[in-house]
Amino acid sequence: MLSSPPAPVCANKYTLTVSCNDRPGIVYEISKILFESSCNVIENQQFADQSRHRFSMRVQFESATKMPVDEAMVRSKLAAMSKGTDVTWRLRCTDRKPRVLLLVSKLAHCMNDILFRQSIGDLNIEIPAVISNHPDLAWYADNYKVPFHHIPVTSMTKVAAEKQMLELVDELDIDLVVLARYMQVLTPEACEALSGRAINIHHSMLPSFKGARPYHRAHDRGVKLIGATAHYVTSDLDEGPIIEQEVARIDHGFSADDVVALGRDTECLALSRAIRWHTENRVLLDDGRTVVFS
Ligand SMILES: Nc1nc2c(c(=O)[nH]1)N[C@@H](CN(C=O)c1ccc(C(=O)N[C@@H](CCC(=O)O)C(=O)O)cc1)CN2
Repeated sequence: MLSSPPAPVCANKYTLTVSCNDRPGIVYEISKILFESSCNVIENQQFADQSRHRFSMRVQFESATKMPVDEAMVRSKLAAMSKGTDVTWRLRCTDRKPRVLLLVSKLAHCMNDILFRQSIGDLNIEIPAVISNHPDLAWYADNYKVPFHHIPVTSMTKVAAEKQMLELVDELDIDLVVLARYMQVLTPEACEALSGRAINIHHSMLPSFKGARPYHRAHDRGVKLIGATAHYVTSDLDEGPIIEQEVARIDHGFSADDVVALGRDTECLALSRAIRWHTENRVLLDDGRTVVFS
């Protein structure tokens, strides 16, 4: 009988994220497990939300000896500690670069910014593919030698188009889907399949100016600050948990086009930071909100 290949040894570092109801001793219990497993903590951040009595923690650690971390031992000790409790934890080896799929439509600025940041190593990710419901941006993907998939979407083909996208997510072993100004609303089924691993950039400071043409509506309203919001995608349009926001000041002298132009910069900054923090396991989702250990 073919036995499954041995799990690859994690030569690098691990990140452990923990969420639970707040109580004394959680930090001690986690540190004890890592110490007893011959691990050395490199970075540790925790937050106790006293209003909601919730605790969140992110620990980055490596082996304290020349031997690799005994991942199985760490996992069994964490499982024993959390058994019968409300503690949820995720342990991830950081050897493997997170694989990010970009979804785009006709606006190139966010896609181009992410492709550039990946090409210079500013984002420690891989981008195996770009999907678009229009052919227009193929040039940008070709420029970075990233495969471009044109999957048109109409009301009749939406389900089939999404099925094709989700098949690519599995085939390409995608960790994160980024909607980089992708102008199609994902169905609840797609949102469920991508829960916690799909990030959208909305071109306003949510919750203000949800929906279409936010910059023009903000300009008409005479706001003095505009911005963008990177959030996890849920079936509630523009309502997903917020990961990062960026703002910029405007004044009466800005035309609507000036606002759109300045807005592009805020979108690229908010989205690239959200991608960095998510792919470095720095974002903990907790009851519709995020704790970000940036
Ligand atoms: N399930 C979700 N899907 C998407 C979200 C989301 O929050 N949840 N965000 C959007 C991005 N977006 C705003 O940020 C947005 C994009 C498109 C539309 C929209 O009404 N699209 C029309 C089609 C428009 C067209 O073909 O150009 C539609 O889908 O019928 C609203 C908001 C990405 N997806």
